[in-house]
This record gives sequence, C-alpha cells and structure tokens, in this order.
Amino acid sequence: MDRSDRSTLATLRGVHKQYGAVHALRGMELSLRGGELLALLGPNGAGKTTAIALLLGLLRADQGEVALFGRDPQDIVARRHIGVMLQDAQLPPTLTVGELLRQGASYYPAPREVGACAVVAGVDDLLRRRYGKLSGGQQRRVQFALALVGNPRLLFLDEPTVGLDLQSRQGLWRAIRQLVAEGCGVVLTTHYLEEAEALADRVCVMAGGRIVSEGSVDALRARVAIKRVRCRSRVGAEEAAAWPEVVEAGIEGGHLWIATARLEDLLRRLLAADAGLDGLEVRAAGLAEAFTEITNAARADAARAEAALEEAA
Ligand SMILES: Nc1ncnc2c1ncn2[C@@H]1O[C@H](COP(=O)(O)OP(=O)(O)OP(=O)(O)O)[C@@H](O)[C@H]1O
Repeated sequence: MDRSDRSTLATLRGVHKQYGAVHALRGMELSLRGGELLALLGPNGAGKTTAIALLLGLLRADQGEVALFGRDPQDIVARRHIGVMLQDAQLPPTLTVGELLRQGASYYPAPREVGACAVVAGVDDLLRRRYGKLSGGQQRRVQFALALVGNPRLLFLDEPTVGLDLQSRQGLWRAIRQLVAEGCGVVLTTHYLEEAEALADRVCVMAGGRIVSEGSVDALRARVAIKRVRCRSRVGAEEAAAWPEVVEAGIEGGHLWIATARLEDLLRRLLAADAGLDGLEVRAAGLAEAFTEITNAARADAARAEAALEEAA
C-alpha cells in the first residue's frame, strides 16, 4: 500500500437515509483523502453517526452513492483497510490487553506489529493486564491501539478522548497526528471543539442531515464575523444575552464575555450600560463561536423552509 498516496479514500454523494419517518441524511456530500484529518461536527441528531455507519457498511443508503477506496463499503477488500474506534466498544473483560491486540491483528492479512500499536497508543505497560480491570481511560487507549492493529489507511474515531485525562488526551492527539503524517486518513467525530481545533485539516459542520459548512478551522472562523469581547462589568450575562447584537454571553473567571457579529454596536451599548467597565479585550471568534453561529443559522434556514412548506400545503 502506498502511504504517500493522497487519493480519495471515502465518499458520500447525494446520500439520503431515512429511519421510518425520520430523515437522518438529506443529500449528504463528503469526501476524504489520505493524510487528511476531517472533523465531523454537529449538534445531537445531525446525522454524524448515520454517515459513519454508511461508510462502515453497517447501513445501506436509500439513495446516493457511498464508496470506500472506490468500492462498496460492505466489500471485505475495502473493510480490511479501515480501523474503527466507536463509543460503545464491548471487549471481553477477561482477556489481557496483549491477547486482545494479538487477536485483533489475526483478522488482518498485513497487521501492524502489536508492540508498536501498544507504544503508539501508550498502553505498552498494560499488555499483561486484564482488560476488565483497567480504568475507563486505559480501556479507551486500548480501543485506540486495537483500531490500529490492522494497519489502516482510514481510521474512524468516534469521540476518542471522552473520559481521558488531559495528559492521556494530549498523548492520543500526538498519536493521531503521527498517523496522519504517515498518510492515514482520519474521520473524527467530537463534541470537543478544541479537539477539532487542535487536529483537523478540514472541519465539516452537519445539521439536519447535511453539511452546512465546510473548510479549515481558520476558514470557518473567518467566515463567521464573530468577535469575542471580554471585560469586568456590572452588566450580567443574562442582561447582555438579551441585547440584539449578542450571539451568546456568559461569565467566566469573574469576567463577562460576549460573542457578537456587530462589535461596534455592542461596544456602544456596553459602555452606555456601564461606563465604568474595565479590562476590556476583543479577539476573533474561536471554533466554538463559529460552530454556534453556523448551526443557529442552519436551524433558522430549516425552520424557514418548513414554514414555507406548511404555507404552501
Ligand atoms: N436506528 C434508528 N431508528 C430511528 N431513528 C434513528 C435511528 N438512528 C438514528 N436515528 C435518528 O436519525 C437522526 C440522526 O441521528 P444520528 O445518530 O446519525 O445523529 P448524530 O449526529 O450522530 O447525533 P449524536 O451527536 O447525538 O450522536 C436523529 O434524528 C436520530 O433520532
């Protein structure tokens, strides 16, 4: 397998998927290349799990095209080149970590060396321990090692760092970066926006069963003309949140913070409400504010489209 190959690994084209009356995907488009980490973000119910289940061959699309290495995702030849770390992994608790990894490796024609996987995942000191006796964070790292044993060209990581402490999380991030540098493609779903910010080459934001925004973290941030204002003020977060210029407001470390798309109007109003405020800081929005803005806009669009349909009916 050519690891420097940057060709397309996975695609969804015009994909629709319904569960009874629920439209989980409505015209989903996605593609991923080798050496690229794509973060799939979106609120609960956006369709992320469904999109991944289609790529893993666990579900069939009602309409549209799904391809893994140019093949049907249910084709065994395609499946041999993927690694998967899902949220609700159930592994036999009485096996040791070493036994689990060797068993996993035995399913693949060209596995990665078990010891090397253990080192990359930071579980090389746990190989003789029984899986069921490990902490939740240690089990998560073993699941990551297991996702690597097949030497995958494409890795699916579903909320990989939930339950990990800061050090383990950063260790996993380093391991993921190393795999991407080696040419592996990664699809990451996460609710930690700082995780997407730290790792992703490309971020796709899903809402209502389709991609509503796509680009690099910087491009998404720039597309949203949101600034984050921070100051010490007697204005409360609830009062500020009700102002028309304000996207979101809160209190953090004794400071009022406000996300706004209309900076000058907000500053005028803020100073009128509290001329004595101090410690004022303004910075460009992070991915978190961009995400809130993009998903709010997508929800408003969907509500408008539904209202128009109802009116026409
Ligand atoms: N097996 C199922 N039967 C019926 N409806 C389902 C099923 N699986 C998912 N859905 C519905 O499809 C929609 C998309 O769900 P999906 O799990 O793909 O979203 P998600 O973005 O992964 O959400 P989360 O962030 O909560 O995991 C939701 O409305 C969900 O309720």
